[in-house]
Amino acid sequence: MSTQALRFALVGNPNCGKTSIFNRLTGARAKVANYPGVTVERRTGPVSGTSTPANLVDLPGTYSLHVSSLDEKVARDIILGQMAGEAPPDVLIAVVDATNLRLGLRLVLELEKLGRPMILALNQADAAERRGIKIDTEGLAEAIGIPVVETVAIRRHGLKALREAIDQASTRYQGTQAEVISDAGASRKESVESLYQRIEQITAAHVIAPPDKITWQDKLDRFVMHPIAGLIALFMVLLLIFQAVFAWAAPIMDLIDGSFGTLSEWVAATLPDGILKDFLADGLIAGVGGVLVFLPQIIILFFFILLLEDSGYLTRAAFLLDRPMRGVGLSGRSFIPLLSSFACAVPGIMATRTVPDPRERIIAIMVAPLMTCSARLPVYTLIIAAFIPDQKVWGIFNLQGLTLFALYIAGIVSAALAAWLLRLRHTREEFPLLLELPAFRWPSPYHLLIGLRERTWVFLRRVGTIILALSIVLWALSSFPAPPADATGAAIEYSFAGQLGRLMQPLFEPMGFTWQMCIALIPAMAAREVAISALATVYAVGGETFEQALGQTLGQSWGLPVALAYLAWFVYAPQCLATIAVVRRETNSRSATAFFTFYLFALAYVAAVITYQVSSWLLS
Ligand SMILES: Nc1nc2c(ncn2[C@@H]2O[C@H](COP(=O)(O)OP(=O)(O)OP(=O)(O)O)[C@@H](O)[C@H]2O)c(=O)[nH]1
Ligand SMILES: [Mg+2]
Repeated sequence: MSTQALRFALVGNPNCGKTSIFNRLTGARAKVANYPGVTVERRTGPVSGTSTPANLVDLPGTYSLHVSSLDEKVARDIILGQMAGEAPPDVLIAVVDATNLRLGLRLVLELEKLGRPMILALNQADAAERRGIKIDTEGLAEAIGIPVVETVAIRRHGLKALREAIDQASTRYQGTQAEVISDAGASRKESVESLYQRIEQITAAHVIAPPDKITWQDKLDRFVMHPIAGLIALFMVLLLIFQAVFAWAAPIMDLIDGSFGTLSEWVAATLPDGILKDFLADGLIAGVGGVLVFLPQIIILFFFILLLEDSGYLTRAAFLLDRPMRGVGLSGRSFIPLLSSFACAVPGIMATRTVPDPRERIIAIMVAPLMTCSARLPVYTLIIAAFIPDQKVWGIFNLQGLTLFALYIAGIVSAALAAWLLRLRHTREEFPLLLELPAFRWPSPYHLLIGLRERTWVFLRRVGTIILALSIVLWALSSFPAPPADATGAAIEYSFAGQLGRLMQPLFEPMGFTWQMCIALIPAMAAREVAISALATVYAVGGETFEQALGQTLGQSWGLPVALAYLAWFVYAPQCLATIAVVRRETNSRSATAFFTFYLFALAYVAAVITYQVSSWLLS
């Protein structure tokens, strides 16, 4: 008899380690981090290393089946089998953080009422042991009537036992058909009181926990969550990150820049003049190399973000910022989605599913792209390096790093203002900030490495696909049609791109943009970084050290006011089709998406005009 693969679903409180287990069992590389609400979407994969085939679903965390936010709704709908197009899970794997058994058991006892087969994984057994918590797993298994396995997902401990439990369940429940459960309220019938009574009974009988004592973590918490010292510390942490992005990356960037320069020179020297040479040197090498140079900066930025994510600090920062954020119509709940938007607005906007207040969620979506995403970093860096002198301020700070920091702050302040304005249109009810503080942990080098590899890969894939393709298209548009024989200007002026740029230019006249800058805005709609290769193409820059050469060309042909206006444009403009698409999907509203696109373009326009006019006036 051939065995059919059953569906197993990982269910549990946020941050208990479901995704860590999922990655171990399936070999996937889904995102793991030390704060609640990392997973917001289901994810499926086949379990490896079991003797019977089994499929595993990783779910967002939830405290209960009576849900309040969208990510929890995803979890509940899948558990009950109410998600359209998805079969109900055959077996639930309830994951419980062993250091917080009481909270976990509440969900387990709710799930028990559903009558689905269940396995209990007591994860973070290592952390429980370190705190001196002892759990009698056999007693627990008997009390709840399901198999219990101790696991340590960060070290593979207990995963063999978990695979065996999956095998046993596969054999045992083979051929039974899981049904859709329509009445999740069934579990509510039992009073909350009797639920808690049962939890107390179980923990009293099977758990020995030493009395709480003050640890280094508590002391650290007192400092980082202090309303004043904590805010100063947070500010310093962020400042340090931007300094590092600028200062540390420079030598490696020069190296990459140099090697592309050499390559391009070699092509220029070896190939005969003609279209192939132009294409390779100006289209391909300049386009791809121009963006690839920024890899070190992106890696450094992500290194710090991953460090913060894995340490447990982010949830503290969310509490710290809860009050100031409420002042503008958001709350600490939106902090992590907004912080994620510094990497990329797309996952940031998806992470707003964890925000329980639907109005706050919409505001967070609307302002998320004002957080400076990593695709803007290359554009900022290039222009800053060309126009801002590389000098020290107050002996320690680098002026270029400070300028970069100021651009990030401009985004944050604008987001606060925009949120505040959007809030005026709504009356609000209060959703208190209920977030579990994860334990502080030393970031695991393993997670850091995996995370960095993943981000590097995403960036390289982007360079190799969309950026490459756009560079080629742009090169073609700016090379054809060829200039007439009696041409006096540069070849590009006669090309399609040149004509298009001139067509757009009057619109951008008030902010001082040249027609070359207008051309660069078009491919940058698909990926902001392409603005760089586009500028290189339209200004026909090539040769030895490409990025430096482009900087010099820009330094000569733009004035400072134009450069600042271009930066201001990039702070606001929704120059990213992927973001617009995800706003459409997450809001499920065409008018909200239209509003989103329009207000950001309008903001970009106004900001660029003001920047240009004011700085021209100041400098004249
Ligand atoms: N010490 C210890 N840490 C663990 C263990 N399993 C997971 N972690 C850590 O716990 C944190 C949360 O892990 P995730 O796998 O993201 O948790 P999750 O349940 O998927 O969280 P959500 O998606 O937010 O619901 C991460 O920092 C992990 O490194 C474990 O067995 N022991
Ligand atoms: Mg997860």
